[in-house]
Amino acid sequence: MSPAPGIGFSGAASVEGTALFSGLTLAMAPGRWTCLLGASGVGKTTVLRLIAGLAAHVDFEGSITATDGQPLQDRIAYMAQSDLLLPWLSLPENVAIGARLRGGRPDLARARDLLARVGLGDHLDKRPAALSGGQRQRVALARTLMEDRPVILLDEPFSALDARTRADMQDLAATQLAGRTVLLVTHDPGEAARLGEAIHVMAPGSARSFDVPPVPVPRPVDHPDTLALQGRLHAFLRKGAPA
Ligand SMILES: Nc1ncnc2c1ncn2[C@@H]1O[C@H](COP(=O)(O)OP(=O)(O)OP(=O)(O)O)[C@@H](O)[C@H]1O
Repeated sequence: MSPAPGIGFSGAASVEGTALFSGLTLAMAPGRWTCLLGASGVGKTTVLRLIAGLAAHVDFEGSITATDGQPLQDRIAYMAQSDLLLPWLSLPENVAIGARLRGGRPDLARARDLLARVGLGDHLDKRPAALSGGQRQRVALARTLMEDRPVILLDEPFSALDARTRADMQDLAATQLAGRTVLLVTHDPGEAARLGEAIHVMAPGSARSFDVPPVPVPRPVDHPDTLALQGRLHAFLRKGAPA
């Protein structure tokens, strides 16, 4: 894998003539986890999709650049909010779908190993329809990890998981994605406090950054610094981010 670049994002976006955000500037440091929070509908997914090059419906004026000056295309793995599993494929085939779509040979042994790591080793012969929502989300996480890219975009990847599985999957993702540039969209202040090496709360005209404690990620759920940051984020989100 090539070294993970940082990403600079700056600009304004509108959809069907309606302004979404303007003057938004975000810097994602290379090899670090950046968390993006903000009210529903403020445009977090749109930012992810713009970086991934998947926002044909958005009018965007601005720049999205990698710090190494190279194109971002082909260096990104994107996990969308919906799992996008193909119902006619087995779980390993779904996890390895990227190689198949590129005309390559799927590494099904690695796909099975990743499925075991996300706790689905006993479900390998099932089709997606036979899984719960949280299990499907873990298949999508395994598919994202399978891609082995330097830049990872995660849109609420743990939202369907129970508290214990969520903490386990956060730990797994932090280990598996060490050294990658990760942009994580989440509604969960506790998740951002555990995983964020930079944390931004997005509002229509701005992004407010929060200082993070010097505790390595994933921070323990019950570490006093994690809890204090979670509390600060929660209070800020409840008050409402200023425009
Ligand atoms: N394909 C589309 N066509 C038209 N409008 C869209 C489209 N996708 C998103 N929007 C609009 O863009 C705005 C921002 O959507 P986006 O999904 O980026 O928000 P978000 O902050 O990620 O929200 P949430 O937290 O609820 O996922 C919303 O008002 C939404 O209705």
